[in-house]
Amino acid sequence: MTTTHFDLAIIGTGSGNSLVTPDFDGKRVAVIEEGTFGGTCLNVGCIPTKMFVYASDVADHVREAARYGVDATLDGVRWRDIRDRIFGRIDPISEGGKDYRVNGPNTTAFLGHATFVGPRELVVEVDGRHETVTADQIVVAAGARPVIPQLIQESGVPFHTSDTVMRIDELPRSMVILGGGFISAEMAHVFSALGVDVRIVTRGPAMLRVEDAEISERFTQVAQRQWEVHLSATIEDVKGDESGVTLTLPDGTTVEGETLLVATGRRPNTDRLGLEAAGIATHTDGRIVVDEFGRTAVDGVWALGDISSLHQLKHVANHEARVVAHNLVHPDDLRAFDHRFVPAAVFSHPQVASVGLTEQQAREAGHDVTTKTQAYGDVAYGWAMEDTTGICKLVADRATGELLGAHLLGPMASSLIQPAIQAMSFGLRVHEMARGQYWIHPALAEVLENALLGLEVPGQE
Ligand SMILES: Cc1cc2nc3c(=O)[nH]c(=O)nc-3n(C[C@H](O)[C@H](O)[C@H](O)COP(=O)(O)OP(=O)(O)OC[C@H]3O[C@@H](n4cnc5c(N)ncnc54)[C@H](O)[C@@H]3O)c2cc1C
Ligand SMILES: NC(=O)c1ccc[n+]([C@@H]2O[C@H](COP(=O)([O-])OP(=O)(O)OC[C@H]3O[C@@H](n4cnc5c(N)ncnc54)[C@H](O)[C@@H]3O)[C@@H](O)[C@H]2O)c1
Repeated sequence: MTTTHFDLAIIGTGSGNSLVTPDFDGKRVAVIEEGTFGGTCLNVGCIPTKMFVYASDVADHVREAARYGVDATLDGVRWRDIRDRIFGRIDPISEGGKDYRVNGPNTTAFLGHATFVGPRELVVEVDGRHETVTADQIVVAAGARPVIPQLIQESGVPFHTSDTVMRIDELPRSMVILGGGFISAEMAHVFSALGVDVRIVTRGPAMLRVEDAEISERFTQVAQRQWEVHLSATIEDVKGDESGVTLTLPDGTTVEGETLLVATGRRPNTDRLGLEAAGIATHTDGRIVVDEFGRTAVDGVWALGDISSLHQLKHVANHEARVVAHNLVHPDDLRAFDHRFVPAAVFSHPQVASVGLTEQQAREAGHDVTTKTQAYGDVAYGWAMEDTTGICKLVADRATGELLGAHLLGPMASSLIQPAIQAMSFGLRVHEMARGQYWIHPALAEVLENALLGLEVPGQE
């Protein structure tokens, strides 16, 4: 077993890959990756899902065209062409990234599984060989993986996760999706718009339960109109083979599908890293414990992204990587993570986007809460779209005029929310945001402007 010492060793090439900044020019950096180079977002997460979502949006536009007096029919969906176009762009980027780390300057790539054997000592298994890597500093950016409920695992039924379902060869006629969170909502849209009969089974009483209750409730109602949705559903039994899967619920209801997609959350990969050998502590949910600078309890060992963060989101992993990249080379001038206003968007049908506190959280935090829910259908562009379900809900502090939360459901919610994120991040009060700038008329952003104007806060009596 060879031992090589590095200035920096990075486990995971998702956001971890961006830690090799010019500060490390001329230094020795080990980049360790056991899976597909580039991590979750590029290969099996944000990027491919949104490319599929776009194709599905196009299919839905064709289906809905007649509402606007434009007659069109969807002649067909070429699944393999869509799939191959998407991965035809993504796979070469991943390969190129790997090649750069294998053959490029400064870095030594270890394409295998890393395990801690001491505080700053790793063993990496590459093709059956074991190599020891020691480093002055180690960053754990090893991400998360899908959780598979025990019943499903023990049943032996075939199933997909988001890691595999986007690469299937043929669209199934029907798909059962287990779970009612982000992945379920996005995949239900992707596959149903492309012609698959979608059935959702989730144990919660609503879908997207992390959202504000009004948004979660409305999303669930819209979901129930487009997909078969089983709420508050535990699974009593699961049977099946390659031709199909049947889930039995406690009341005897059976839910069948040609394919089963499991989307019941993702857990940090900490259980496979030998963290005990290094003395690195974890939370009860498996995340590595880090301070606001990204430091673990072990000197010189840092963590970022899904392995340690409360937010399993790429923009958060990227932010944390930028902070840790700075801190690695500025020990006397450490920067802290900024998790004050973390936004998220669900690219489903409809889209959902949120930032800040839900109404309930704001009340629990003791704010004198004022809220305004503005319908998309009550602003000019919403009329043009004949929108009947979209809403923008704002939560503010009545006394101070502080915007506490913004929650949108409807077309382009993921982009419309950005001015609210900006206002909250830079401390703009509601009336400054509403009347301190022009809002383009009659753009869809007027839904946000009108929601702001509807809040009872100082400055806009
Ligand atoms: C289907 C899906 C859609 C998503 N869509 C969005 C979205 O639209 N927007 C958004 O913000 N977020 C989205 N996310 C979440 C986002 O992808 C993650 O938050 C982000 O990619 C996490 O980055 P990371 O660098 O922490 O981990 P990862 O990108 O997962 O990187 C970790 C890497 O570490 C490697 N690794 C793990 N253990 C070891 C080991 N012991 N040795 C060597 N290598 C190891 C893994 O192979 C992996 O490549 C989505 C996730 C999924 C699953
Ligand atoms: N657009 C985005 O930003 C995006 C998209 C996809 C994923 N992600 C990230 O990935 C994470 C994981 O996504 P996810 O959808 O797997 O998790 P999730 O936490 O969003 O949702 C999990 C869902 O599964 C349900 N569930 C859990 N165990 C169950 C069981 N045994 N039977 C039935 N239902 C069960 C939960 O009630 C919940 O509805 C997300 O939380 C998010 O952070 C982000």
